[in-house]
Formats: sequence, C-alpha cells, structure tokens
Amino acid sequence: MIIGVPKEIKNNENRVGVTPAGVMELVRHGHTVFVQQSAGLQSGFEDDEYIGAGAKILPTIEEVYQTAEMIIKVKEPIAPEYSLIKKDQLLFTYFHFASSEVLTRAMIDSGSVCVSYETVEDPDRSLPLLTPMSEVAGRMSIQQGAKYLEKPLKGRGILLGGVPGVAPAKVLVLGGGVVGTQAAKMAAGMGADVTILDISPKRLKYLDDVMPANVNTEYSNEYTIRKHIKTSDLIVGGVLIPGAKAPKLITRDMLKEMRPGTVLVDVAVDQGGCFETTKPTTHQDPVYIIDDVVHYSVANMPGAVPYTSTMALTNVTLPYAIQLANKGWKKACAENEPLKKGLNVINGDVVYPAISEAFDLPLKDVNAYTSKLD
Ligand SMILES: NC(=O)C1=CN([C@@H]2O[C@H](COP(=O)(O)OP(=O)(O)OC[C@H]3O[C@@H](n4cnc5c(N)ncnc54)[C@H](O)[C@@H]3O)[C@@H](O)[C@H]2O)C=CC1
Ligand SMILES: CC(=O)C(=O)O
Ligand SMILES: [Mg+2]
Repeated sequence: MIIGVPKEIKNNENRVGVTPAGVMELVRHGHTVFVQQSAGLQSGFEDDEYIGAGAKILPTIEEVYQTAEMIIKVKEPIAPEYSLIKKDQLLFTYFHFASSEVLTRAMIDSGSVCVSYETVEDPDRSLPLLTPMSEVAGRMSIQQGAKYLEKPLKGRGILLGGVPGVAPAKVLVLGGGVVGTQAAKMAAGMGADVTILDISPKRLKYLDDVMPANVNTEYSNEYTIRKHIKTSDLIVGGVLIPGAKAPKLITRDMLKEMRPGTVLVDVAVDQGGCFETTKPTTHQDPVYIIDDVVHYSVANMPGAVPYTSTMALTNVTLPYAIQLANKGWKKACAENEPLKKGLNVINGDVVYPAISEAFDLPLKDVNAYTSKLD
C-alpha cells in the first residue's frame, strides 16, 4: 500500500504520525511510505533519518495527500486539509467527531474512510490508542494547573504542596480513568489534597486501593461536585463516554460558587469539554477567564511535549497501521473487533452510533461494509 505521512498543521502540533522506526517496519512489510519534508523535525526526527529507514520525502502536503492510499497522522484534519482528502482514501488518526459537526460533515462529503484512534476499543472497554496520550495529558494537567495557579498568571496564588505549617492546595479530578489517574498521581506526588470523582464503583474501588493517603475518592453527582468546587483550587476534567460528547458536569452558574483564581483544566475538551464554559484553546493562547475562574482547554496537550508523545503514540498505533496496510481496511477490521470499533465514517456513511446521535445523522451498520470482502 502507498502510505502518506503529512506534517501536522494544527497550532503547535509538534507530533508526527509515524517515526523512522515505524517507517522501517512498514517498508519491511512491502509498503511504500511518503513522508512530508520536515514532518518529524519537531519530534526530533530529521528527513535523513526517514530516508535511511526507507521513506521517500515529498516537499508539500498536497503531494502527500495526492499520492497516498492511506494517510497516517496525529490530529483530526483541519479546514485547509479538507479539500486534499480523496474519495476512498483511508485516514488513520484522532478525529473526535462528536465535538465537531463541521469536521463530521467534511469527512462525510470527502467519501474517505475514517478510522479514529480514540474509538478503537478492547473487549475490557479500554481504549488502547487513546491511553498513552491520556497519560501524557493527565500528567500535564497538573503541571499546567500548578503554573496557572500562580498569581502573575491570574491564579489564586497557591502552591500545590503548601509548605510546613501551611495547608496544601485542593485538587478535584472529575473522572478517574486514565487522565484522572495520572493527574491524581502527579498532584498527590506534589503534596496536594486530592479528590477523584467517578461514576464507576469498580473504578473507585481500584483507585482507593492504589492511590496514596492524600487522595480520596467519591461518587460523582451534582451534589458532590457542588460541594467540592467551593473549596477546590484546581479542577481537572477527565470524563469520557467513548465517541460521544462529554457530559457538562460544571455548569456556568457553578463558576460563581468558586473562589477567584480557581483554575479549571478541561482535558476532555477534545470531546466537547465537561465544563459548560469550555471552548477549545491553543498552546499559543491557552487560557481565558470567566467570572474570575481561569480556564485552560488546549485540545492537543501532548503536542507540546512531542519527544515523549510521538514515541508513546506510535508505539501503540503501528501494529494497527500494519494490519490496515497489509490487509486493507475491510479485511483488517473484519478480523479485528477492536479495530472495527475505530471505523467512524465510511464513504459518506456514519457507522459509529455516538456520532450519529450527536448530530442526528443516519447510522449505517458497520458490518454491511466489513462482512462484504472484495
Ligand atoms: N486535551 C487533550 O490534549 C487530550 C484529551 N484527552 C481526552 O481526555 C478525556 C478522558 O480520557 P481518558 O481518561 O482516556 O478516558 P477514560 O475512559 O480512561 O476515563 C473516563 C472516566 O470518566 C468516567 N466518567 C464518565 N462519566 C462520568 C461522570 N458523570 N462523572 C465522573 N466520571 C465520569 C468514567 O467512568 C471513566 O472512568 C477524553 O475525552 C480524551 O479524549 C486525552 C488525551 C489528550
Ligand atoms: C487525544 C488527543 O486529543 C491528543 O492526543 O491530542
Ligand atoms: Mg467567583
């Protein structure tokens, strides 16, 4: 198969879809890989390293999309990329469709086949291609939160760990999945007083067993959220209903209950955000303030630490990319149930229920495609 790896063009998106090691594996399986010039530079990979691994370099993004049967990238295509996508082209990347009707309709209109990293789902309901980036973003949420709590950056001016004789900051984590667990671990390590809320009793039990003594767990509901926000200094949003719009757990009126300088980090922004006042921001301009509450809602947090993130992402995506390239998407998905869950849009049809629900679009049975092998 002819594979294309474009350079990411989203603001401060410094990751790349395939590393030179990944190129070498794909080439070894008999595929041809075209990498856009300087696509890996921000992640520490020079063009020469890709050439050494067997890639061919193309100077422009247009040529990459024009040449490739399958595109492997990191973030969802943004407006300037829409017209580059060809009918029947296979796109393997994050899409987060439920947060953008414009993107959903653009991919429907393109006639392409969209396999979303974030909805590939193992039988235990874990999301293997989202997990490493959630680990990065969860850890980063505390780093960013601690920074924006500083007074010159308009935060409350409190140190997460406090000092001897002065109480630490309170950190509230909504959702105890991958993001929430990593956030809680980091905040606890810095000495904060941490509370994790989740709706899964099984998850709460697990967290209670593994977390240190300065982390408490509570069942998530509006009552508990309203109680905690009054005294929390940093609130991290990490809830997820796979493929769907995030539930709005903190509503606009609740901001008035918070103390001035409270910091909200909405990691769930890529699925629409779990705070009503969330709107996506960029690494260039990451925060805004409403009712004296600082909002941080960067939709591609791992893009700021590409040395860590590109390796972590491609470690997990490559085995699936190889299957897609070796067998073609129909056979690969027919033979691999977790990968089949990644199919979101096929040749103009939405095949993932939560996306059809989000925008009231007709849903086509994915098996209508994968059971008919050419
Ligand atoms: N902004 C960014 O750069 C990044 C964003 N993300 C996003 O972070 C979000 C979380 O991802 P993961 O932690 O991997 O998901 P996950 O599936 O591991 O965890 C989600 C947790 O939310 C819980 N939950 C669901 N409804 C809830 C409610 N009403 N109250 C409390 N908890 C609730 C679930 O029980 C689950 O434990 C996703 O939207 C993901 O796309 C992930 C990586 C980077
Ligand atoms: C998951 C996601 O949105 C990211 O890694 O940017
Ligand atoms: Mg207020």
